[in-house]
Amino acid sequence: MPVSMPVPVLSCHELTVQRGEIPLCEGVALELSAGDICHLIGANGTGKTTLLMQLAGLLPVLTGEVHYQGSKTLPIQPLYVSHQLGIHPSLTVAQNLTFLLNLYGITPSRDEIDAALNWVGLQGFETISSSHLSAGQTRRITLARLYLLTPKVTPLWLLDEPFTALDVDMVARMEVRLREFADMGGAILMTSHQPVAVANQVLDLSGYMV
Ligand SMILES: Nc1ncnc2c1ncn2[C@@H]1O[C@H](COP(=O)(O)OP(=O)(O)OP(=O)(O)O)[C@@H](O)[C@H]1O
Repeated sequence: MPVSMPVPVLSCHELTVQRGEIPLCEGVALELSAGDICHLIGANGTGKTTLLMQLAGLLPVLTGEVHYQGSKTLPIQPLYVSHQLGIHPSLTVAQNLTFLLNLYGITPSRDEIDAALNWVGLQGFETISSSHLSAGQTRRITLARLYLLTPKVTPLWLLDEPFTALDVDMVARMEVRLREFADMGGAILMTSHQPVAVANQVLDLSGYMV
């Protein structure tokens, strides 16, 4: 009996990266399987954020095909971490993290919140207003959810410059977590203007510019 190949988590064919009327890149091809971490690169303005937003379902795909686990519609909820962090300044650190996890159907326990905040170095900040945090600390709240999200909840992570404003130690911890998630069966497409040591694929959008 032939051995069936596993279905990719994400595959794109002949995709046009497009915002409104203007095509930015054409003919983009990408295939991500469980275990893959793809580093999306290209000069400023090439269309990296636009592509991530299209794949997250926030901008339309007008030309080309996108399949998520073999299906044309979104049977899975990708995690999209954008430049806009989605942190509400009037909520505490723990409340913001709880809200971000609720979006994925997770109601975290107190212990889980503590563990996730500990992972990003925000232990002791649970009841602090998020408006009192630095840029890097604020970004750490939004990244703390990665500690609790498994491929079973969301098998595809779309991360837009997740390392921005993070110190060297936190970037190293993040890279360990990205590899753990991929090894558990997840797939990741991420932008970064720095090298990503744990990536096993690179997609350079510059080669597809119109
Ligand atoms: N909100 C917007 N409305 C209309 N056009 C936009 C908007 N944001 C970006 N663009 C246009 O879309 C193009 C692609 O932008 P995008 O943010 O996807 O690039 P990028 O590769 O992620 O850039 P960077 O490396 O600077 O983050 C830009 O050249 C810009 O002209």
